[in-house]
Amino acid sequence: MPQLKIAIAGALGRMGRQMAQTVAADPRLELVARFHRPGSMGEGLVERDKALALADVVVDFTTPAASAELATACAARGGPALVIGSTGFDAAELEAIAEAAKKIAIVRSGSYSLGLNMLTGLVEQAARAIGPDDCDIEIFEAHHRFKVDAPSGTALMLGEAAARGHGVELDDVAKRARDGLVGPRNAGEIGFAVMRGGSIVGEHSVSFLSQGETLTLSHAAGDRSMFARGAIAAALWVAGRPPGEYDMHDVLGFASS
Ligand SMILES: NC(=O)C1=CN([C@@H]2O[C@H](COP(=O)(O)OP(=O)(O)OC[C@H]3O[C@@H](n4cnc5c(N)ncnc54)[C@H](OP(=O)(O)O)[C@@H]3O)[C@@H](O)[C@H]2O)C=CC1
Ligand SMILES: O=C(O)C1=N[C@H](C(=O)O)C[C@H](O)C1
Repeated sequence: MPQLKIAIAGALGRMGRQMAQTVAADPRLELVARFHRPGSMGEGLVERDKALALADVVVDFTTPAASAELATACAARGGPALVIGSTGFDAAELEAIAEAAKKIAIVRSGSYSLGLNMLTGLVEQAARAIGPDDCDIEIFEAHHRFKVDAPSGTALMLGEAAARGHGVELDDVAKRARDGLVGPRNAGEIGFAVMRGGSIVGEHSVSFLSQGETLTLSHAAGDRSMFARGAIAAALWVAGRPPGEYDMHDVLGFASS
């Protein structure tokens, strides 16, 4: 079986370096190119457009703006397929990716962890079973001091899963910050709390608080290699797929919930 040709965007970042190590150790894959910002050369880097010409799939952990631009560039040339791990997108950037996904296959997920994607299913199930009456949902996330977006992409995925379980839109019920004289909690609210510091790779929990009891479902990432392995699973899955925007539930074959 021929090796899948992988290019890595954001090659000098934390995840870019982790991806290079994990791809190089995987006999199913050939690391054909690594690229960084335009004009950023050295350390074996090539320009982006050269990388796009060499690869079957680009794996991208960069920034929302860079990922949206990369998706548009890949779509304009009819490929390669894309695995996007960046988080913190605004509506216009998500729209650009959706537009690109009309021309190429794109997997995008706020978390490439297998365990975390299982957790979203459990959260949706718990929210549905407990129901919105007498059930306050609070999501907590903690990350390293360098993380720039909040709440994390994963926390938002968990919020969406909880909202689906309650049959509501997350945007209608999310409380993304509290400060000052905010008054009592609104019924049905899904709250987010954020901690930043040190070298925490990623910790998430979802608490269901009702009269007299609290159920908490949680996940902790031990190191970044499991995100890289999840992204590789996505790359192997997405190669040769028809255009469309996919997520890790598609890759893992979890029943759509
Ligand atoms: N979905 C998942 O499972 C995971 C997602 N993430 C997400 O991935 C993203 C990256 O995380 P992390 O590696 O920790 O962050 P880093 O800041 O370490 O890496 C991002 C890199 O992208 C580079 N970059 C910026 N613009 C461009 C561009 N136009 N072209 C190419 N490279 C560019 C940055 O360069 P410079 O240093 O010069 O600014 C930086 O080195 C974040 O959004 C994070 O939340 C992280 C882990 C897991
Ligand atoms: O920035 C990070 O580090 C991470 N970002 C992702 C997120 O925003 O959820 C995934 C993981 O938690 C690490």
